[in-house]
Amino acid sequence: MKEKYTVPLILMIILCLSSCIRKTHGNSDDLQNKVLLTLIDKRLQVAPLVAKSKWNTQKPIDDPVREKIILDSVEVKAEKMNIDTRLASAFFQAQFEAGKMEQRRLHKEWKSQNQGLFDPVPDLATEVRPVLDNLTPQLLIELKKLNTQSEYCKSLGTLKTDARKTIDSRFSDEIVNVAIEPIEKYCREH
Ligand SMILES: C=C(O[C@@H]1C=C(C(=O)O)C=C[C@H]1O)C(=O)O
Repeated sequence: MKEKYTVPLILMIILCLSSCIRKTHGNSDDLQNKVLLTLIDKRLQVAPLVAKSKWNTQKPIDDPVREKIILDSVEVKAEKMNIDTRLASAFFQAQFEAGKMEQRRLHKEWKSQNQGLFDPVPDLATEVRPVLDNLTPQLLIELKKLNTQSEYCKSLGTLKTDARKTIDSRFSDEIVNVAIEPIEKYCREH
């Protein structure tokens, strides 16, 4: 290779590499909340299945008994894990509400379309709820990382946009805001 090309070539390689490094860093800086938001999304993804199951069985969307069972166990686990129990409780209540908002939206849509029974639909108790229950300990692990010094609270400024990037666009902004509100509140107040 001619010598006159060596310096520009090396410069180009350095420029490319530095741009790649900046890109990788940029992405991780943008999405400090990625794990928590991905878990919130995974939980929301279960809502249509719950809605279908309840549509078929004509069960009410709200199940306060089930919610209390989850909240009681979350509080016990949070205490053992040294997580602020008020944060854990508010966070899970918000996830219930966000999921129910999607269920209500779907039931309204199906009603207007005269939707018949869905076939096949997974069983709520034995197939759908276990998926939600599996996510609970994973969400608690992420909540444990939430403190004023955490990357989560540091990226509070981009939480909403990060949430919109990570959580499926089928879920409305209103639903996303409900789901992330306890995190915003906790970081703002601590
Ligand atoms: C998901 C369900 O619907 C609602 C939402 C819940 C949740 O998000 O965990 C729990 C109970 C219900 O109020 C369900 O009944 O399992």
